[in-house]
Amino acid sequence: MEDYLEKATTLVEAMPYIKEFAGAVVVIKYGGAAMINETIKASVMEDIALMKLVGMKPVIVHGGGPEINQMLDSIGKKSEFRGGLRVTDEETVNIVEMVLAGKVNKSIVQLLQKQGITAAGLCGKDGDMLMCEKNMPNGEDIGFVGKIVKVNPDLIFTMLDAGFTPVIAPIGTDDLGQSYNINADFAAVHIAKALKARKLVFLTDVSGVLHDVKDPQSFIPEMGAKTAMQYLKDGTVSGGMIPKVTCCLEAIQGGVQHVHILDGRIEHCLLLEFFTARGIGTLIINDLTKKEEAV
Ligand SMILES: Nc1ncnc2c1ncn2[C@@H]1O[C@H](COP(=O)(O)OP(=O)(O)O)[C@@H](O)[C@H]1O
Ligand SMILES: CC(=O)N[C@@H](CCC(=O)OP(=O)(O)O)C(=O)O
Repeated sequence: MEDYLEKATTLVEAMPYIKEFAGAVVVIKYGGAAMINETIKASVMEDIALMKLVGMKPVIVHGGGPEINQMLDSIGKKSEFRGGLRVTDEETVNIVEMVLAGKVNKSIVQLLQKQGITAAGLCGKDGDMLMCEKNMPNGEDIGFVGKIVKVNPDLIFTMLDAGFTPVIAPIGTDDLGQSYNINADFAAVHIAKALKARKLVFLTDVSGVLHDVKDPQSFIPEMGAKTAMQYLKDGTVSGGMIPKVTCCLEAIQGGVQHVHILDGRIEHCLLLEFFTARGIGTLIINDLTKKEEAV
C-alpha cells in the first residue's frame, strides 16, 4: 500500500511543473559524454517523449565529441583541443559533419521515434539556422570552427508547430556554403536564446559543476554567475566544462529563465530535473547587477 502511495505522491508532485511548462519550449543539449550506452540513451528519449506528451516543446541539440574522436582515431588522426574547442582542418570538418549530422543525429531521431513521437533531424545549415564566421579565440586560427553570428529559428518553429521534435546537429555555414564545426554547447545556447526557451539543460557525464574536478563529492547544487566567472578565470572549470559554463552565463543573461547542468548518465535524469521539487544537477542563477552584466 505504501508503495502505491509513494507513486501517487510522485505524480502529484509533478503536477505544478507540468502546468508551469505546458506549451514551453525547452532546449536539451545532449552531450556525447552522456551517450554511454543504449539503455541510458533510451531512458533520455523516454523522458523527452513524456515531456512532449504533457505539452512541452522539447528541442534537442546534440554533441558527439567521443564519436568524432573515434572516427578520427580510426584514420590515424589525433584530436587536438584549445580551450575545449577542437582544432578543425578541412578533413576534420568533413568528418565532423559526417559523424554529427549523419550517424549521431539519425540515431537520436530513430530512438525518439521508437518512443512513439515524431522527430526530424536537422543541422545548422538547414534553413540557414546557424550562420557562422571563423572562430578565432584570442586571435588564434583553429580552423573551421564556427562562431555563430546569426540564428534563424524559423525552421525550428515550423517543425514545432507541425508537431515534430527537432534534433539539431551543431554544424553551421556561411554565405559561401562553407561548413563549420560548432561546439554543441554554443549551438544550444544560441538556439535557446533565439527560441526564447524557458529552460536550457546540459546533459553531460558529471553530476554538475564540481569545486574540484577530481572529487565527485564536491558537487555544487546552485552556482551564481559571479562564482561561475571566477571559476572560469581561476581554472576550477577546465576542458569541456569551459564552453558549458560560458554558455550558461550567456543563457541567463540572454533571458533563459532556468539553466542547468546535469548528469545525463542517470536514468530518467530529465524527469527528475523537470518534475520533482529537488531537481538534480547544478542550477546556474543570475546574481549579477545590471552594471556587472554590461561589462
Ligand atoms: N569544475 C568542473 N566540474 C565538472 N566537470 C569539469 C570541471 N572541470 C572540467 N570538467 C570536465 O568537463 C567534462 C564535461 O565536458 P565534456 O566532456 O565536453 O562533455 P559533453 O560531451 O557533455 O559536452 C567533465 O567530464 C569533466 O571532466
Ligand atoms: C568546435 C568543437 O569543439 N566542436 C565539437 C562538436 C561536438 C560537441 O560539441 O560534442 P560534445 O557536446 O559531445 O562535446 C567537437 O568537434 O567535438
